[in-house]
Order: sequence, then C-alpha cells, then structure tokens
Amino acid sequence: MDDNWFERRTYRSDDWPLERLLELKRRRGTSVSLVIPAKNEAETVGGIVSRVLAELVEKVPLLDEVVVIDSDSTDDTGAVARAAGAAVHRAADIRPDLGRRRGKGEAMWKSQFVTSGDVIAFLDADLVEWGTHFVSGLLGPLLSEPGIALVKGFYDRVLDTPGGSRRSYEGGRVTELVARPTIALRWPALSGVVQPLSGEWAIRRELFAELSVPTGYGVELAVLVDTHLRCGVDAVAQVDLGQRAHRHQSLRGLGAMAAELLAVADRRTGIEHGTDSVEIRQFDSGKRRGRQLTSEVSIVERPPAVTVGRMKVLGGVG
Ligand SMILES: O=c1ccn([C@@H]2O[C@H](COP(=O)(O)OP(=O)(O)O[C@H]3O[C@H](CO)[C@@H](O)[C@H](O)[C@H]3O)[C@@H](O)[C@H]2O)c(=O)[nH]1
Ligand SMILES: O=C(O)[C@H](O)COP(=O)(O)O
Repeated sequence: MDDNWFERRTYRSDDWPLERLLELKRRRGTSVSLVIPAKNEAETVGGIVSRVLAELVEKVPLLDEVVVIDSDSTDDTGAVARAAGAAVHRAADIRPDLGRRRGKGEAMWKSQFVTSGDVIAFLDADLVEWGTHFVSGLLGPLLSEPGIALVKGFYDRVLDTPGGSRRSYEGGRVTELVARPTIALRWPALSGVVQPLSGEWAIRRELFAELSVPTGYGVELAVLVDTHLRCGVDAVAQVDLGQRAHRHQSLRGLGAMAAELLAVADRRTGIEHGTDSVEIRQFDSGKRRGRQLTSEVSIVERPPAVTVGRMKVLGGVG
C-alpha cells in the first residue's frame, strides 16, 4: 500500500480561492465543461444548474459550459434544466449511430461528444446538501499540477432515515460494503481514496477519451481503477468538499449497483462474464416474504471515445 499517496494527493477545496483558479485557468489556457447526468431529477436539477451558473459562470468565468445530459427521464428534467440555463441534450440523441444504452455511465460517455472543455467535471443532479465548491474545488489540482489527471471529491455522507427524523454519517453503503473492500483486495494503492464512488469528479478529456466506460453505475470505479493502472496512482488526487446529502436509493437498488461494481472489478482482473447483463434475484419481505424479484443488470462497457470516430453529433429532433 502506498501510504504516502494520501499525504501527497489530498487537498481541501479552499486550498484554491476562486481568483487563484481563474488565474491558473487563464495562464494555462484550460477550458472546463461541467456535465450533470440526470435521470428524473426535475425536483433538484433546476436549483443546481442555476446556482452553478450564478456563481461559477456569471460571477466568475470559471466554467466554459454547463451541460445537462438527460438520461431517459420520464419527468420534466430536461425542460427544468433548460429553463434554468443549462445546455441540455438527451443521451439517446447524441451520436445515434453508436446506439442507445441506458444508465449514468452512458450519459457521461456520450457527454464527450457534445462538450469541448479540456477538463470535464461531473456533478450529480440529486444533491440536496452541497455547494458550488463541489465543482470549483475539483479543479485546483488539475489546473496546477500537470501530472494529475483525475480528481475525486470526498465528503461526509449523510444518511437520512425514512421519515427524516434521524440523520447519521453512515451513508455510502455500497462504498463501504463493496467498493472499499474490493479496492483493498485488488488495488490497495487506491485504498486512501476516501470516496471512490463519489459522483463529483473531474478528469482531463484526453484521458477520459482513452477509457472504456461502463454504461451504468460502474463508471466511477472503472475510471478510478483504469486511471491508476494506466497513469499510476499519483495521477489521482482527492479534494475534501465537506458534507453531502443526496436522495437515497432503495437497498435493492443498491444491490444491483453493487453487482455492476463487481462486474467492473472482475473484468479488470481477467474475469469475463461473456454477457451484456446478469440477472439478479432478490426477495420481497413482509406479507410478500420470499416472493422473487428479478432484475436484469447491464454490465456493458462503451469503448474508449477515441476509437469511435467523428460522426454527426446530434440526432433526433432536439
Ligand atoms: O440511469 C441513470 C441513473 C442515474 N443518473 C444520474 O446519476 C446521478 C447519480 O445517480 P444516483 O442514482 O443518485 O446514484 P447514487 O445512489 O447516489 O450512487 C452513488 O454511487 C454511484 C456508483 O458509483 C455513482 O455513480 C453516483 O454518482 C453516486 O452518487 C444522478 O444525477 C442521477 O440522476 C443518470 O443520469 N442515469
Ligand atoms: O456511494 C454509495 O455507496 C451509494 O451512493 C449509496 O449511498 P447511500 O448509502 O448514502 O444511499
């Protein structure tokens, strides 16, 4: 284990005041795209977009574009995000020649074809406790250290219990039960990463374009591990962003997410499942105890964007 990685590569968001970030961005001529993947986030996405635009585009010109990728939403996510001022693309309409897949990773992979920043920063659309330093804080290491290619955010993870009467900092259940043990066993050099699954991270475009990208929730683990394997652990840095609260998925939903992460880990240790999806069997409780609940979990990965050529970027009517 590389214990010193934590010392060398851990920062705080206030290590770089906004004026310093702007100066670094100007001096290096680095452009930055913010991408927000969103599926059925009409309740939160508008507030997130407008706050980011007000503080990181209008007040200080840190971001060159703010793009929401609408990931097959069935609510008003796209309209709300557009009304708040974001550029909005439906994932399914981007590079239709490459086919359509579902999932968060798909939205992020497709974002490469409709953005132009040298650095791409990602922010989840379901945040309820957060600040715009979640975006600016990620940029300091990338703008100041040419050797750093991927920056992960970390924070205390609030876990709200149903009813909202009690809160703890035991959120991040898949992180603690699957991602961290997997990393400890297979890639211990990464064990100093506080939130390996954080949805808030930034990457150099040229690296992201070289990586294979799982279409679902495996994207974070895959990008972290692949950056380490390809560029070395010092290409990864992390930034303390304080505290974060988001909308929680059901426990069974997290079970499916866990399977996606295990598939990512298997593939990177030479285990191929030879299939695009796996069936997960889960079981109901209470009056329906023992009733089988089956779902298909996609474990497909998209190839590196650099390998798929340049075609018409947008299809559809939008
Ligand atoms: O098909 C999908 C599913 C989700 N999302 C968006 O992705 C973000 C995160 O999704 P969410 O379902 O809230 O994930 P979490 O349960 O919060 O999962 C955590 O762990 C995942 C696995 O590493 C990461 O992908 C997430 O960013 C991280 O927040 C949100 O903006 C979603 O709207 C999509 O764009 N498409
Ligand atoms: O990162 C995780 O482990 C998942 O997002 C689950 O988080 P939660 O336990 O806070 O819902």
